Amino acid sequence: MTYDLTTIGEGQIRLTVNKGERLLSANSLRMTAACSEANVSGLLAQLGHPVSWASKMPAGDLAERVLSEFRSVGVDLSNMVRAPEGRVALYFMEPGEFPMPGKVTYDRMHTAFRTASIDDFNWDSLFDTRVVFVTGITAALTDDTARLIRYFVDGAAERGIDIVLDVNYRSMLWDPDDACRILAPIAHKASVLFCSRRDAATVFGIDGDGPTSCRKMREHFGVPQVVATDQCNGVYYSSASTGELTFDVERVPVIDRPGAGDAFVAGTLHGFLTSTVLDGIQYGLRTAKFALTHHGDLTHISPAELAIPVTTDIVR
Ligand SMILES: O=C(O)C(=O)C[C@H](O)[C@H](O)COP(=O)(O)O
Repeated sequence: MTYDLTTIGEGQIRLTVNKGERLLSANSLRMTAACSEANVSGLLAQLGHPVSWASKMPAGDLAERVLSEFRSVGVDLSNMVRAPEGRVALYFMEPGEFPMPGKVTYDRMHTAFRTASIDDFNWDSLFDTRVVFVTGITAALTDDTARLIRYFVDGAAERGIDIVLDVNYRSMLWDPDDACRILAPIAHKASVLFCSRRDAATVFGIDGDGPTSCRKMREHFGVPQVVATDQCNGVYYSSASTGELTFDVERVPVIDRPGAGDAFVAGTLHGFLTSTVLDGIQYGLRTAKFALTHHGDLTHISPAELAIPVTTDIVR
C-alpha cells in the first residue's frame, strides 16, 4: 500500500483581512493556502503518514503558491492534474471581532478545478491507499465535482478501502437538500463520519443534544464510528461497542480560526491510522488548539509537539 490516505479537493488562496480592518477598506491582506482536504493531508504528512492530495490547478505563480505550501510539509502531489487554463480559487476572509461576525467572500467561479472530470485522474494511484478521505466542500462545487467524489467513494467501497467523510457543510456553496441528496449515500458507505451537530440538523434533519445527534447519525447511516463537533461545547463520539462519549473542549486564545476543524479531523485520523479513533480524538483536540495559535489553514506541528501533554482534555 503506497498511501495511508488519498483525497481530492480544490486548492485555494485565502486572503485574510488584518484584525481591526474590513474588506471594504483594507489595503493589505495576508496570503495563505487553503483547501480542507489539503489541510488534513498536510497535518497527517507532518505526523509521518504518506498522503496524496489530488486537485486540478492551472500553471502560474498562484497555483505554485498553493502547491508549495503543502509540498513543503511532505504532501505527495504526484496525483495533481495540471490544467491548460482556468483560475485558482480565491477566498477572502474577515476574521470578525465581537460583535462583528466573521465573513467569507468566495471568488471561486471558473476555476480549473471546476472542469475536473473522472478521466483526469490516476485512479490506480488514488486507490492504492488505506483511507479515502472526502468532504462535502468538493461535492458542493459543481455536478462534475459531485460525480468525481461519488466515483472516488464507490471505487473505494468496491475495493474495501476505508472511506472517511467530513460533511463540512458550506451554506454559500449549496443548499441543505442538495447536500443531503449527495452526501447521504456517501455517509452510508463511510467507516468514519465527521459531522458537526449543527450540520447534522441542517443537512440531515438529525436533531438532539451532542450524544443523541451522534448516535442517531450512526444508526441512520449504519456508520461504525461517528465523531461530532459542537464548537466549544464538546466533541461527541459514537460506536456500537462504546456507546456515546463526550469530550470537553478547552477554550484557547485565537490568532487565526480557519483550519482548526481540519486540524481536528487530521489529528483524529492520525489515531485511526495508528491505533483508534478514540485515541485520535485526544490528538485532534490538541491539533485543533495548535491550529488556532498561528496564521494559515495549514497547521504546523511536529510529532514531538503532538506528544507534549499540554492538554486538560477530559473524557466524561
Ligand atoms: O473551501 C472552503 O470553503 C473552505 O472552507 C476551506 C477552509 O479554509 C477550510 O476547510 C477550513 O475549515 P475549518 O477547519 O473548518 O476552519
